[in-house]
Amino acid sequence: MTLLSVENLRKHYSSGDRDVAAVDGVSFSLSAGETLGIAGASGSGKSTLARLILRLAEPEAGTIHFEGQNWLALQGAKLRGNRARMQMVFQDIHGAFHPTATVGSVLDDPLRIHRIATKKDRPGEIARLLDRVGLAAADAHRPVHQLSGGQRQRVAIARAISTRPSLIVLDEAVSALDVQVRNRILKLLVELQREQGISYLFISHDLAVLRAVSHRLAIMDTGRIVEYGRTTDMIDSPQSAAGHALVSAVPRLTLAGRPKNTV
Ligand SMILES: Nc1ncnc2c1ncn2[C@@H]1O[C@H](COP(=O)(O)OP(=O)(O)OP(=O)(O)O)[C@@H](O)[C@H]1O
Repeated sequence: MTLLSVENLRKHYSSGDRDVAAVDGVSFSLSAGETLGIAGASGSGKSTLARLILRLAEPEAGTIHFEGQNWLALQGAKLRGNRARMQMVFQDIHGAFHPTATVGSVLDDPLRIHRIATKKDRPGEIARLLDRVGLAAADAHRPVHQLSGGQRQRVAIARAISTRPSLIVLDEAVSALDVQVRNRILKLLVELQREQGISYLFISHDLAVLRAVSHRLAIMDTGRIVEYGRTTDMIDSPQSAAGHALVSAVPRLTLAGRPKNTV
């Protein structure tokens, strides 16, 4: 079943006399329970594409259908209500959470705003979410800024799954983590996908990460998708110059012997 379908999406930015086609006619689809990796060099348009799909920026042209709805036509309360179905996890920058926020408050907000649990039930639901992402119920009282980078990404994942979304957009979600922590987070994401059938749009410049989690892969170059297909096929035999450059940037040993979805 197609969950997300993007057709001919375009977004230009102008600054001074410079006009950048950040996303330049992008089309793809994503099935329920599937992970589509989006790879590409810096500036190729990956984050802009994520922002368009999340409705954090508006495209000049193109269509997005999500869960059978004309996603770009949703406005106001209808859009806010539907946002629960599409969540995000971004790179851990220290500003991602309010400086004084506790783990509990970060998780309480979406449960309250999207009316997932009553006031009485929310502490129990927060404890359940923390347990699911490998944190302790007592961590609810800790300020987020006291956590390690890996723990903060676990909180971000708990927040993302709290509204029971069908799609999570991850933009460089594990890029700031060291390899061992990164692999544990990827394992958690794969487990959650198997349990809950969530689809992921997984943006990364790192093909080793995408090989571990993506069923299919799209490679972006100057705002366009220049390759699109099964992850293993594309990594084994890239067809585009951008694909070749990404594959040759990853040491062979990093890729060898790590089958898909088994991190
Ligand atoms: N708000 C903006 N104003 C002007 N130009 C922008 C803006 N956002 C992005 N761009 C430009 O659009 C292009 C695509 O940027 P984008 O951040 O989407 O690429 P990216 O592939 O995510 O890069 P990175 O991996 O470095 O994050 C770049 O040339 C960038 O300079």
